[in-house]
Amino acid sequence: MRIGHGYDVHQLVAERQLILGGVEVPYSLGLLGHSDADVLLHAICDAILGALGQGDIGKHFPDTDAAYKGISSLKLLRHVVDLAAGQGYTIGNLDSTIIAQRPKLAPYIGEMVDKIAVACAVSASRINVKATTTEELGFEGRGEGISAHAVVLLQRVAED
Ligand SMILES: Nc1ccn([C@@H]2O[C@H](COP(=O)(O)O)[C@@H](O)[C@H]2O)c(=O)n1
Ligand SMILES: C[C@@]1(CO)OP(=O)(O)OP(=O)(O)OC[C@H]1O
Repeated sequence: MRIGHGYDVHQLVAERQLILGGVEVPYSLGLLGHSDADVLLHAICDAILGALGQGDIGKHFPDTDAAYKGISSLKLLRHVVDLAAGQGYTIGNLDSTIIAQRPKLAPYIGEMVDKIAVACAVSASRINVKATTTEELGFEGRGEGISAHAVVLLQRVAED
């Protein structure tokens, strides 16, 4: 088994869609980035890459490469999951937290779990997504950005 952790932050700006966990969340602001800026999926990609000892998302998908401009981060996640499968690993379980003062994310969490499970080719029972505010403290609390943490346990494909 191998464990990995990921963390990412993106700025909230006008005239961008808010995509979290592969789900378009209705909101007046969206996250700024070279890709779709899905901060949750980026943290998950980094957790998987970390568990594999394969660096980070910026190494695999440089933000200087036009191929990744506006790309759905679900595609990046599938690529990372394929990398893990190539090394004989699948997701044992994955836990994550989105830190956002607004909008209310609870209604969208189930859909995020389902999208992540499909991208990871595992049962949704192996995936957990949480959301928290910071009680209006810090950059997330002021609504300037959203951050996310993820931890993942990879297991050998044949293991229980
Ligand atoms: N953007 C968010 C943040 C939180 N939630 C849900 O509210 C619960 C309470 O949040 P606290 O920060 O006050 O602990 C949290 O457990 C989430 O279920 C949310 O839906 N969207
Ligand atoms: C995902 C990539 C690649 O398009 O771009 P961003 O959406 O800017 O995301 P970030 O978390 O800053 O880093 C990884 C990037 O290389």
